[in-house]
Amino acid sequence: MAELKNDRFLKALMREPVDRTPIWMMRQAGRYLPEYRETRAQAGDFMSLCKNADLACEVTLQPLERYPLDAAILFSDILTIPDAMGLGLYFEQGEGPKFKQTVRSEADLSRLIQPKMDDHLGYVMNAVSTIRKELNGKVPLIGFTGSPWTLATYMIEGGSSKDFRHSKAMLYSQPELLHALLDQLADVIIDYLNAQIKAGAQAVQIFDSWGGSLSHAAYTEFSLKYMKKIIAGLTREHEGRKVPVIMFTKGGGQWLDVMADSGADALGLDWTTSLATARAQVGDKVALQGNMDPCVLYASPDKIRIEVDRILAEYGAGTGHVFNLGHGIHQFVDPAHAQAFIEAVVELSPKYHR
Ligand SMILES: Cc1c2[nH]c(c1CCC(=O)O)Cc1[nH]c(c(CCC(=O)O)c1C)Cc1[nH]c(c(CCC(=O)O)c1C)Cc1[nH]c(c(C)c1CCC(=O)O)C2
Repeated sequence: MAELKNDRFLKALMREPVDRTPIWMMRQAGRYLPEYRETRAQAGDFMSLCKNADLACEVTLQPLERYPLDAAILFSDILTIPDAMGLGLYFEQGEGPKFKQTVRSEADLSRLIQPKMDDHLGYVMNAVSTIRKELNGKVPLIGFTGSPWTLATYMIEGGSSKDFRHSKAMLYSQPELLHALLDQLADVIIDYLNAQIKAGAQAVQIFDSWGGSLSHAAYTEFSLKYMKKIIAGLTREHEGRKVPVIMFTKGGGQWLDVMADSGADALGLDWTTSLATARAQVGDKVALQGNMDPCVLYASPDKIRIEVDRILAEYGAGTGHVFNLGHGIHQFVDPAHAQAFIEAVVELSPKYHR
C-alpha cells in the first residue's frame, strides 16, 4: 500500500501537532458538482452509482481534484445496511429514500436478513479498496455508517421523516422491540465498519443524523448506548496506525459530556454549538470536527472567509480541530464558494499551529 503523503487529518483526530487545520466537507462528493451529476447520469440511478466500484471511486475523487482537501470519504450511503437486510431501498425522482418493507413488529424483525459483508455488502468493500488504490496515499480515506438509531428511523418509517411518528411511538410503547432492532443493527454495523477498515478505510465516522430528535434520557438509552457498543467492537489499529472514530450526533451539542466518554476519538458538531464552549467542556478527551453552517456557503467569498476566521479563532490555538461544515453541503451551493471556503481554512489556519 502506498505511503500516506498527507496525514494531518489523522493527526488532528488523535490530537497530535499539525501544520494547519485539516479540512473535508460532509457530502463533498455530490450534486453541487456538475461532474458528479454527469457521472450519476451515466450510472443511471444513485444506487447503481454506489454499486459500481469504478464510478463510485470516480465521484469520491472529484472534489479532491478541485480542492486541497485533507481527506476523502467513501462514496456510498448509510442506507446500504437496511437494504442488505432485505427492506428493498429505492429512490423516487425528486424524493428521498424509500423502503418497500418496514419494521414495526416482532414478525418484521424476525424476517430481517443477517447480511454477509463479502456478499450482500461486497460492493461497498470493492469501492473502498478501489478508492484506496486510486488515492495512492494522497490523503486518508474515511469509511462510514449510520448510527443504529438513525438507521432504525428509516427502517421503521419506511423512509425519511419529519416527526419520527412510528419510531418514537415504538420507543415509548414497545421499547423492547426497538432495543432488539438497535442491538441487531449494532452487531451488523461492527462487522460493516471492520470490513471497511480491512478493505482500506483509515478513519470511520458514525452519522447519528437523527440522535438530536431524542429526549435527554432517550438519547443515552436508545442512541449513545449502541454507538458505544459499536466503538468497543471496532478494529482500532490497522496497517500499523490508529483508526480514529468520529461520532457525529446532529443536534447533540448538549450531550458532549457523555459523548466524550463514549470511546470515540473525535466528536462532530453542528453549527448550533460554540466550538469554544465545546472545547472547554471536552478538554483533552476528544478532538472536535465542524462546525460552519452549510448556509454560509450561499454568502459571498469575502463573507465566507470572515466566518472561517471566526470559527478558527473560536477553537483557538493548538491541535484537535478538524474543520468541516456542521452538516452536508447543499446541492445548490456554487462550487466556487466551496473553493473559497476550503482555501480560507488552508490560508488562515497555520497561525493557530505555531
Ligand atoms: C441521513 C443520511 C443519508 N445518507 C447519509 C446520511 C447521513 C448524513 C446526513 O445526515 O446527511 C450519508 C451519506 N450519503 C452520501 C454520502 C457520500 C459521501 C459524502 O460525500 O459525504 C454520505 C456520507 C451520498 C448521497 N446520498 C444521497 C445522495 C443524493 C442522491 C442523488 O445523487 O440524487 C448522495 C450524494 C441520497 C440520500 N441518502 C439519504 C437521504 C436522506 C438521501 C436523499 C436526500 C438527498 O438527496 O440529500 C440518507
